[in-house]
Amino acid sequence: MAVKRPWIGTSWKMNKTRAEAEAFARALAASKVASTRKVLPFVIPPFTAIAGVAEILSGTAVRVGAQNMHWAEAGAWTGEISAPMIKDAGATMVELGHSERRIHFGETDETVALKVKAALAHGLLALVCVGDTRAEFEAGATASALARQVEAVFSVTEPSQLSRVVIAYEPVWSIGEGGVPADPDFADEQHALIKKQAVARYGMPIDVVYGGSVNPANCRELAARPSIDGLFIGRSAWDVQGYVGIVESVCESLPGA
Ligand SMILES: O=C(COP(=O)(O)O)[C@@H](O)CO
Repeated sequence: MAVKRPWIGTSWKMNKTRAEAEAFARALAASKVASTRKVLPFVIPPFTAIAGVAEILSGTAVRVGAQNMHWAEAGAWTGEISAPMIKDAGATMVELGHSERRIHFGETDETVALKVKAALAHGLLALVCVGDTRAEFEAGATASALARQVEAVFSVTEPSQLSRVVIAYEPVWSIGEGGVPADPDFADEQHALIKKQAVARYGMPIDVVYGGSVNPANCRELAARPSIDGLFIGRSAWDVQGYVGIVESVCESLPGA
């Protein structure tokens, strides 16, 4: 049976100048991660650094993505970036629906769905973030909150497109400074429910990665859970040694490593 290769990626959020981003990319290109066949590595720079990072990582195993996009092809959308622009810069994937965009920039399930539809129409891989707030978690409403957000994604995803959608379960209460990483078993349960939702609609599961205070101490335990298909890392992977270290640690823990 084919051994699944976990996704392991990082978004740099609003960090790194072009020079810093390209230095990270050059160091990554010189590492074993650049030629790995054990995991599916990806980095998501700020818009300003995508082209330079994508050029440096071209021909390696590392995918490059964008942190957001608009759903329109073009037009009077000041400050926005379109799918064609993202592809032109060299990205092959786009992160959508991050809780920081839902909280601070008015992103909704409806706008996320518009963006997913546009990303898939342009052949991009859509990494769609879903998560429960602390209030939903404490009320025991995690599953229903995730089901609602995932349904918005599935409502615009054709069966033939499902392989180009990856869900990132990111508890809002786990992300960033002060975030508490989810218990691996709890996260695994949520991932399994999302997979069950996909099977009910499409007859097949979907990849679901975990994000929210992933670090060198918890990466193996999280990656080892059966329904966790990878890790989506922020702070612990913002320096290249941190990112490479987590990838290598997870690789060493994979079956048959
Ligand atoms: O936000 C994310 C996780 O950030 P951490 O700093 O690891 O908590 C995820 O989307 C990767 O950016």
